[in-house]
Amino acid sequence: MESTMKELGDSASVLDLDPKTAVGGGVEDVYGEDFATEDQLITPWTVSVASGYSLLRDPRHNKGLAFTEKERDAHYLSGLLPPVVLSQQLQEKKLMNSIRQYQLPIQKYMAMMELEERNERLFYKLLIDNVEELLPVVYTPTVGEACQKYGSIFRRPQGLYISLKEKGRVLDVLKNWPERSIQVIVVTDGERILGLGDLGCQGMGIPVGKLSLYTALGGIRPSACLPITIDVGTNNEKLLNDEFYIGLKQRRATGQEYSELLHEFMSAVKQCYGEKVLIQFEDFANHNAFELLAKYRTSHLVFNDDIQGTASVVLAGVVSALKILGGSLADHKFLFLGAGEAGTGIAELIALEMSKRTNTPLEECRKRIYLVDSKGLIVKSRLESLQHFKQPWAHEHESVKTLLEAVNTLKPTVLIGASGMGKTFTKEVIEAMSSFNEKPLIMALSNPTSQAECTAEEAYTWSKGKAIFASGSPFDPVEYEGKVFVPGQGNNAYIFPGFGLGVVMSGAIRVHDDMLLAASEALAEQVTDAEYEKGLIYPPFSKIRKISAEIAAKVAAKAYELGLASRIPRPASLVKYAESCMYSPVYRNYR
Ligand SMILES: O=C([O-])CC(=O)C(=O)O
Ligand SMILES: [Mg+2]
Repeated sequence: MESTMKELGDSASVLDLDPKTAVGGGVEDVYGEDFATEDQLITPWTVSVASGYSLLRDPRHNKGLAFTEKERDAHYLSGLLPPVVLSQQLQEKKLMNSIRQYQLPIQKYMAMMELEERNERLFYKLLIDNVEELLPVVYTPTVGEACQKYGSIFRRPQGLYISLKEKGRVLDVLKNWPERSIQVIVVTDGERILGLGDLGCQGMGIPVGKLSLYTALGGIRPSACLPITIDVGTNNEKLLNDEFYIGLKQRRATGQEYSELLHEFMSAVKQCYGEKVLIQFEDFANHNAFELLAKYRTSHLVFNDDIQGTASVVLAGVVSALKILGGSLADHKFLFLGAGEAGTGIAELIALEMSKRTNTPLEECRKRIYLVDSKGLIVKSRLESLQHFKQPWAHEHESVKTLLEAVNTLKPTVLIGASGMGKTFTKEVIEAMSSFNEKPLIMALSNPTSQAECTAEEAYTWSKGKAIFASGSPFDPVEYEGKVFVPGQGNNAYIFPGFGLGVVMSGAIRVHDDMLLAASEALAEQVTDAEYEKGLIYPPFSKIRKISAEIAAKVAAKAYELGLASRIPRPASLVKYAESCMYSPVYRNYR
């Protein structure tokens, strides 16, 4: 009896131990190995030095023809490579030449993915040095096509798949990932991939693409990034009937089954990687996105890119456009097409900024902002039937059925498209906007290009060159009546990499809305007078590493101010600190 009591006592004290404090020595017991009893299973990791053939096959360390003579001798590479030694610059030039030969964007995408699998540093060197050219290849819009075809172009796993089959053992699945010090996770359930809809498990292209931008644009180490796709099935009939579909062939789980898997995932992430891993939700459908963010924002370090990242980048564009449009934020009237994650997220952040700037209650500021959804203008009389995230936008107004009617009755100065539906800013809509505005601000944010509310050419032509235009997917400059117009790209890629860097480098434990406002402000400040002269409201992506450092510094400063930062002491210069934290793709020398 006594011995049973003693055993119970002992095991209770073992369970009380904080798994993060190492049992015998200072190093975090991330995998709970020190804890394992005979019934608890552990992963038998080994670490070894790569050399010879295996070194060439290890994308993190492979340098291809750039291995020096000395390195070739020391690492058993002699004879495994042809005699020539190339510099990284020359390798870059060679690869850019070969990528430019491909006609189709998807071929360029595949060439880039192959490079990443072969030589990670060279992949990032290309992406960083040629960001304006390669962003549309590894990211929007091509990544959308890649997701649609992911089943047939899938080669090697680039992230973790957590499906309903893994329910009850998600923690074990996380432990299969080879890296331990994860700082950023991007996770999707594939239900609303860009404006393309439900692509199920093939949504994996999105977390992979977003995280390559975290590294290239925000300087987070590749080994600290983890792409995850949660597979709860798909309602996409085409995929369900596709023999090459890579995901679970069943309809989407919903309700309790869904939320239990998500909850197990959220808890496992914390258990595996601690409090300070940033979890970015990406391309979830509206009904889950708002709920997940609300549920986990007080217990986890979470950020929804489609709600919060998009909001921050669009607010930056609007604030920066004020320099061209004139007036203050509160002098403008906003009309949205689309009242989902992006639409309501942007509307709320604009209202919040307006409220702070004018010291006016938030509810008052919301009245300057109107939203149209598939059923028409969101008005009080529809309140009962509205989803909760639309309700704050139900203003007193007679019912209005179409966007064109709403434009004509409300006479907004700013028109924002976040509907996921292409071709919805028609000629009549743009002409109406241009009839009562000197310079209408028109943002066609839906992605990819096929889903844009209008093209750059349409915006400039139909407005007779009056529009200030930005879009979510990139468009080439447009010549109209002898003048060249350069459209801006209001894509969340401006914000999330720098935002994430700021969060990670300050050791922030929660995301606060004021940090989003800080990111917006930092981005808007980066537009130069020369760029305004050209009608630009965003700085060029070629400056993105500097922009990300500025954003990171402002976000971190806000985290310190709010008492949310855990990296103590606060670095004296946050910009310098951000720059010093950023991953560089230059090859390292091997001993
Ligand atoms: O991925 C992009 O280009 C922007 C984004 O988050 C979306 O459209 O869902
Ligand atoms: Mg997205």
